[in-house]
Amino acid sequence: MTAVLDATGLGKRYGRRRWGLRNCSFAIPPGRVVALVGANGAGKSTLLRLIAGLTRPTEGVVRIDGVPTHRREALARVAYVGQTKPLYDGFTVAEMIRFGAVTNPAFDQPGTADRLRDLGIPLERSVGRLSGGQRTQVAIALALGKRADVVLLDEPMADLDPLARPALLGELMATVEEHGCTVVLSSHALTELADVCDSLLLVNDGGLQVAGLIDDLVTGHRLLVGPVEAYAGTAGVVSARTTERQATALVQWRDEPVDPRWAVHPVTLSDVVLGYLRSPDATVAARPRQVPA
Ligand SMILES: Nc1ncnc2c1ncn2[C@@H]1O[C@H](COP(=O)(O)OP(=O)(O)OP(=O)(O)O)[C@@H](O)[C@H]1O
Repeated sequence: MTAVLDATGLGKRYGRRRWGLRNCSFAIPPGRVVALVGANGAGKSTLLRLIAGLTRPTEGVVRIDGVPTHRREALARVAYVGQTKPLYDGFTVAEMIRFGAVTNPAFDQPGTADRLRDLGIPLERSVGRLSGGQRTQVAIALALGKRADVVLLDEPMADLDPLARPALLGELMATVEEHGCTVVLSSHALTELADVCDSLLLVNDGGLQVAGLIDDLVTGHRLLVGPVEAYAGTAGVVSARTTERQATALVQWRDEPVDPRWAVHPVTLSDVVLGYLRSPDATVAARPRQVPA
């Protein structure tokens, strides 16, 4: 497996003692759409900013095609849209597109203009007079227009309306298919992520807890529901919730017989993410096809 994006022992400390992210290692091949999930303050934006080369690692390294991202030559290969959109309020949308073309050698100027026209965004309007969602659309169109190998989007759907969200996800899929880039997308919208992402990075309290292909993670876990007495001795439990009489447990599934009192249910991406978030010390046992570096 050749990775377009890989990290080894990556960490970022803020000030003298607070680690935003630590011990982060993974390898992601080209053409993947990666869901980056985690609780508020877990370290998602820190990881994206490290990949974008906007902040230097305190320890370890993250590379695009083998080039550390804090090096200048990596800059053209990565596009980043943060939670604060990097736009100039005094420019019109058309001027922002021209600016993108002047500052990025491979920029797709006509394609970006067409995309924004299709979204109904007036190219002659100044950026400062766009709505929050329209600003997001412009920032994302500029990032995709850069034709970078790695596209990083930090909570891109947060201020998009219910029609714009699936449209954006469709656009991302089309871009990946056409250009083979890798997209890393942070979001709390787990159901929407499950529709488009094939890989998962889950950060929990500043550490990378889960990295893997979503299909493998979903087929590799089950929800067991049964009486609390069945819970004792159950193998592979990631996390469990119990009421007085009933237990619900997310387990790593090994296709082995379980106590017949359990009802066994398939899981969704949300079940897996919530199960690991509830249990920060749990690790994934088997990651057959996408192994962290
Ligand atoms: N510039 C900074 N200076 C000091 N601490 C910071 C800075 N940026 C982030 N942190 C801290 O690092 C940790 C990770 O923050 P980060 O923004 O990466 O989390 P996040 O997962 O993106 O959160 P959210 O989902 O709320 O956006 C938090 O504890 C945060 O307070």
